[in-house]
Amino acid sequence: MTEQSTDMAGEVAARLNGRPIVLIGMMGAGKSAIGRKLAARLDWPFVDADHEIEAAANMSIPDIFEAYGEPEFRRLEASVMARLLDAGSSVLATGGGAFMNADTRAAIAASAVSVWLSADIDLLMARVARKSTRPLLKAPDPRAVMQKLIDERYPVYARADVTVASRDASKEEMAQTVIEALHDHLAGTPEKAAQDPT
Ligand SMILES: Nc1ncnc2c1ncn2[C@@H]1O[C@H](COP(=O)(O)OP(=O)(O)O)[C@@H](O)[C@H]1O
Ligand SMILES: O=C(O)C1=C[C@@H](OP(=O)(O)O)[C@@H](O)[C@H](O)C1
Ligand SMILES: [Mg+2]
Repeated sequence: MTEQSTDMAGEVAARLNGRPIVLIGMMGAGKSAIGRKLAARLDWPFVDADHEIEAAANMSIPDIFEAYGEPEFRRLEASVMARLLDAGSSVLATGGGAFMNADTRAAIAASAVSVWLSADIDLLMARVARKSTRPLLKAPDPRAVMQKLIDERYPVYARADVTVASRDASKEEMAQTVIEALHDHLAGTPEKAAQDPT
């Protein structure tokens, strides 16, 4: 880690002034993996909304879908998101559907900064193939499901404050790219110390 990139992470943390960073994007985009690296770089807590939903329900996501269906999962997801957005400085990896809820989007816009990790379908399919824990993709043609979700969701994801395109780079490099994109987005925002000299 160069001194310069450490400074940049520190500036981003100061300019966010207590607002969480919320990662959005499709299944397989790397929200959970890159979010964890990003939190380590900022020295902030990392929270995965899917994990929090599982803890709240005391059930795995596939079991929630199977026992109660997707609408109940979405209700749980929205209530967990509302709670997590109050947590202050943290990196929050959402599940791919969370940003599609209008209330969740409004809460993110009001209290956080959102980063869309965009990716093309080939990259997403290669990444999700590693795990079979995503109930929406347990379908005869998972690629067709992924394409349909991309068509529905990308126009909404595009409303995120910042967009970072995924590429063939390590998780650490992607975390650095997110820090640089946030740094650009926040340019001109006063740092916390400058706002509050006490
Ligand atoms: N930049 C990357 N390079 C290599 N593998 C990655 C990268 N980003 C994510 N992955 C891997 O891709 C898979 C899906 O990533 P994950 O973070 O679970 O995505 P999401 O939370 O957006 O669904 C995981 O196995 C993860 O380790
Ligand atoms: O895109 C979605 O609707 C979902 C994405 C999953 O999270 P990841 O995006 O972390 O895979 C998880 O919340 C659930 O399986 C539904
Ligand atoms: Mg995830």
